[in-house]
Parts: sequence; structure tokens; C-alpha cells
Amino acid sequence: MASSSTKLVFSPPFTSSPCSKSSPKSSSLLSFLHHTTSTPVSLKLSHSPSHSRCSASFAVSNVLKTVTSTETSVLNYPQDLDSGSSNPRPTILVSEKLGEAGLEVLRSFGNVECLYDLSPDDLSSKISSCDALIVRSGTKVTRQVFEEAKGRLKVVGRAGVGIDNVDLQAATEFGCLVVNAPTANTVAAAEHGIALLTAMARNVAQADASVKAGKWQRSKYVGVSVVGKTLAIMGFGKVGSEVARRAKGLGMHVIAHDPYAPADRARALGVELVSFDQAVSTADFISLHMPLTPTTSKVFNDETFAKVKKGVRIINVARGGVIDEDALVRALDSGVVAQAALDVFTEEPPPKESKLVQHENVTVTPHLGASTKEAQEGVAIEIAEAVVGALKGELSATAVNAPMVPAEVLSELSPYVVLAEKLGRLAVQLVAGGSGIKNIRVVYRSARDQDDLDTRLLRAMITKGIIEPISASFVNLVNADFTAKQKGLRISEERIGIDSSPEFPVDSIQVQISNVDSKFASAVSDSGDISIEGKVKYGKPHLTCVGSFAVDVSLEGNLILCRQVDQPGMIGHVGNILGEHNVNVSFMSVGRTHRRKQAIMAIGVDEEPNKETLQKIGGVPAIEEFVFLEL
Ligand SMILES: NC(=O)C1=CN([C@@H]2O[C@H](COP(=O)(O)OP(=O)(O)OC[C@H]3O[C@@H](n4cnc5c(N)ncnc54)[C@H](O)[C@@H]3O)[C@@H](O)[C@H]2O)C=CC1
Ligand SMILES: O=C(O)C(=O)COP(=O)(O)O
Repeated sequence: MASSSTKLVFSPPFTSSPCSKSSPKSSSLLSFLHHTTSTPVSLKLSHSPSHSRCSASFAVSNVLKTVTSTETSVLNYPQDLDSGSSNPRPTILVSEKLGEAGLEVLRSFGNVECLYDLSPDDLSSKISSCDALIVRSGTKVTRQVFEEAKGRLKVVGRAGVGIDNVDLQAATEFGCLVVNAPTANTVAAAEHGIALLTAMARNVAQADASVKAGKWQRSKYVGVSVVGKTLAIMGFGKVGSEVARRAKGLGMHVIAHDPYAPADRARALGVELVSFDQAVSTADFISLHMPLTPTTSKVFNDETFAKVKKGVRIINVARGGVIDEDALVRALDSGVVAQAALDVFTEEPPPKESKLVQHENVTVTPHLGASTKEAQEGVAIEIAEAVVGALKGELSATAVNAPMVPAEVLSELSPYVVLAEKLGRLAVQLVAGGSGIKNIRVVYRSARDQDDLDTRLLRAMITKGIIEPISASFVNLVNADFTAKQKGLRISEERIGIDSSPEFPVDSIQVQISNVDSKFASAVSDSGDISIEGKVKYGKPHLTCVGSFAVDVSLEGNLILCRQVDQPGMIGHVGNILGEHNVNVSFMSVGRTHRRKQAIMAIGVDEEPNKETLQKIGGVPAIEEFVFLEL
């Protein structure tokens, strides 16, 4: 049983609910895997006393019905693709050229429309009839697109890596999942980087144009050798690493700057990780491979060019925006930068009269980094599978604005996800109207190791359950944290370790709402919070605790909670009233504090009782309070 030898209590210590039957053990901090938003989620380490003063709980009847399917659609889109439509297949808009193999995957699942020349306005007016949108780098998926989608757009697939053309904040706010295809074009981009590096060093493009113009200028196009030269890779991620590997093969000395790259990956490739200044000041060639973000925007500017080795050569297959293009023109004119080879531009296509593009020491390509047959087929399949998965309500391994949850974790958490949402829905309905909800505490009891319980899904579903009954907001895993923050909800999570089999991820989930009045006083625990607890039993969600009362009711259909004086005949009495009004009881459970004192009756009902039925229940003399809750 319990081993509570470790007395780690982080302030404030949490007192376990009297309902909790599981004995606690030393608790540990629940790790929050990649919690990416700034939502005020706090997590505390606690140790609960090893008492268990649960009132006796007994099921009055056997389960008459089982809960409906607990199959998880964690994205929980606002409307069911299949409902109310003569054409249940989703509509997938592909706005840029996508490989045939990917289109095949999409066509097997939905109606695919390939419209490659949409203006921003056309896209905005088209989008409200689309469930998914697939883009490359040429389509700007702006806030306006999400607004005009009017809730229908469920997923944006970026057939490639860079997602700087998608307004991620807007996507998240609208609960639209964004997925990308981050691996299939890595080699293509690296090969293009090397092609530009060597072509630039040997003036291939300029010499080609010269010969085609009828000239033969051998001395004008004398190049530089790359062997023995120092190449600085800025951004040592997938593409950067592959460029490094190839440059090593060319006999270059490779250094890299990347504040987030693991040193062992660099070491394994024989690459030294250095500071930004060291990289730019020692390199003969600088190759850019970082994403365009607010931090990297125009990171190559006048100040940077003042630090480089005179005559440096620059390659950019990342994003045009990481360079201040006017500053680069100045550096080229002054000879500080000898040459540049650019695949990407701040504005694409760049203006015809662009000084940078027209510069004689600049080699350009029209964003061709990912454009090999092989990469495009790979990217198309990668994105099509991610989009189809997302449309089915699954999370993709390449989700950009939602946690990436492996399929096996999803399937394991599936019944707990259903439980979490139902607990959220119940808890919020127990709040008396008019009282503002601010602080929600979620307590997970689990035998799993701290790193082995990912609660993001559960938290999102509790948030959904709490918010949706009291507002018009639609909440899913993508926008749960954002929406909670918008509504001023503070959700804190706590994990209490228990001695039990770690076979199941969670033993119980408790939802507490603080500083509010309840319309059902018995739901308020000793600590003064509305508190309910649930468990998954036989794969189905059950309510196991209301306030200080233990109950056991399958969370199916709707629920009536009554507090009564514990005396014989109550179950029959209320059961008769419901039966007379044709309301089918699916489950009943009574929990009490002391014999013949107060008891709580939890009654699962298939149909919603009408006002008259509820009044009759309320009129039973021994019933002190009752509440009807929709699940
Ligand atoms: N021209 C083209 O057709 C293509 C362009 N790209 C571009 O290349 C970029 C990199 O792609 P991947 O290597 O696949 O992405 P990645 O995510 O694997 O690598 C990016 C690396 O940049 C690093 N980084 C982030 N901020 C940085 C900073 N301030 N300074 C230095 N490094 C920083 C990251 O730590 C990461 O290691 C993409 O974001 C995309 O914009 C990618 C594929 C094709
Ligand atoms: O994958 C990327 O980030 C790219 O830049 C490739 O862009 P593209 O799909 O060729 O428009």
C-alpha cells in the first residue's frame, strides 16, 4: 500500500479530498511536455495525508446502459463532418502545386479542389466552404482567412517547412490546427544550398549568361576555391546539418551558430558551435538556415555586415526576411560582401527592378530549395497524411500550434479525455449564476512517473467542458489555453503520486473551482471549493465524488444530484417520480457522510426531466437540495 516516506510539500500543500480512496505516496512534479503558450498554468508538488474518510458508496443498480463511444477526437471540431450534409466528404482546397501522390491521398478522403491562382480576396471568399487548406510558401494565410472561414476551416497544411506565411496566432485563436511537412524537403534544400555555394564561387550563372550572349570572358570569371575555406552555418537544424555534412565533403572547415542546437549533434559532424559574432567574423562563406521569426528578422543588417570578414560570400536558402536587403546591397556595393547567392526574398517574387536581384555579384533562383521531384512527392504525401489525420480529429506528429501527441498516448488517454470534458461540464454547472469563475484547480492522482503523464489533452478537455456551457466559444486542443486566458481563467494542475499499478495513466481526476458560490451546496468541499472527482472504470467515465460525498455514477446521459436526509425509501420515491414521467434511470448511487444523516443521491437519466418532474423531486420532504446537470 502507500509508502509516504518522502515529505515533500511545496506551498501551498494540497489536502486530498476526503473522497479520495487511493493512498498517496511521495509526489513529484508533473512535467509539462512542451507547454508552449503563455497561459497561466501553474503546477505544484504536493503530498497528501494518508487518510481516507470516504463515506460508503454503493451502486444501487447495475449499469443499465453503457456510455457512448469514447473514441477520441481531440480536435473536436465545431461541426461534425458527417452531420446534416448531403455530402459528408470534407472539402480540401489546395492553393499551390502539390505532388500527385499527395493529391491521391487527399482524394481518397475528401473532395479536392486545386486552385493555384487565387488572389487574397478570392481565397478569403472561397475559404468558408473548405474544411482544409493546403499551401506552400506562396499563399499568405492571414487572420482574414481564418475570420472568413467562419469556423469551417479545421486544418491548414503547409506542404514544406517554413510556416512564416501562416498567421499562427490567428489559427490558434480560431482553433484551426496547422501542420507542416518538416522532413521531406531537407535534403533538397541542402543540395540547393551547396549548388548555390559552388555556383557562386565559380560564377556559373554569370558565365553562362555571358557565353549565351556571345562572349568568351575567361579572365572575368575567375572564381574562388572552397576547399580549406571556413563556412559558417547559421541555424544548425535539419537543413543546416545536411549542408554541413556536404560542405565537409568539399573540404571546408565548418562552424555553426545556433543557440538551440545540441552540441553533441554538431560534434558528431565535426562542426564547432560558436557565437553569432564569432561565426560572422571568421567565415569566408555564410550559409543561412534559420527560420524567419521576430528574432531572426533582418538579423543580417548594417551592424552585422560591419562585423564580417571583408569579401565574405553569403548563401540564403532560408527566408529573405532574415536579411535586410537594402543593407546587403550596400555591403555588396562596398565590397564588404563579395557575392551573394539567394533563393529567397523578402517579397516573392521580388520587384523586377530590385537592385539586389540585378546586382552583378548576386546569383538568384526563384525559391527552388524544395523543388526536386523527389522532395515534392515526399512533401505532398507527408502533408496529405497529416491533413487527413487532422480531419479525422487526430493530432498530427507535425502539428505546429498544438501539442504533438503520439498515437499510442492518444489511444491510452482516450477514455480520460472523455472523463475530463464531462468533469469540466459538471463542475461549471454547479456554479451559481453570476459568480465569476477565475481559479480552477485540477488534481490528477496517478501511479505514473512524473515524465510519463502528459496532461495537456486532459487540461484542454476540462477547459472545453468548463467554457463551452457558459459561452459561445468553441474550444479544442488547439485553442484551449488561449481561450482560457482570454476568459481570465487560471488553471493550475497538480499531480499526486499514488502507490498503484502504473498500467493506467490516471487513477482519478478532480476538478475544483474556487471562490464561487454553488447552486448545490453539497458540491462544496471542506476547503470551500466546488469539487468533483471522476475515474475511468471499465473504460467508461464515472463520477466518484461530489464535494465531500463519494458517489459512483456512470457519466452518461444527464445527471440529477439530490441531497437528502439518509432514510429508507428515498431511492424508490425519486425513482417512482422519474418513472411516472417516463424518464429512464441509467444509474443511481448514494453517498453519505454518516448513517441516517445526510446523503447524496446521484441519478443518471437518459431523458431530460421536465419542469414538473423536477418540481416533484424537489417537493419530496427529505430532499434538501437538488440540481439537474447536462453532460
Ligand atoms: N528555400 C527553400 O525552398 C527552403 C527553405 N527552408 C527554410 O529553411 C529553414 C530551416 O529549415 P529546417 O532546417 O528544416 O528547420 P529546423 O527547424 O530543423 O532548423 C532551424 C534551426 O534554426 C535554429 N535557429 C532558430 N533561431 C535561430 C537563431 N536566432 N539563430 C540561429 N539559429 C536559429 C533552430 O534552433 C534550428 O536548429 C526553414 O525555416 C525554412 O524557412 C526549408 C526548406 C526549403
Ligand atoms: O519548405 C520550405 O520552407 C520552403 O521554403 C519550400 O517552399 P515551397 O514549398 O517550395 O514554396
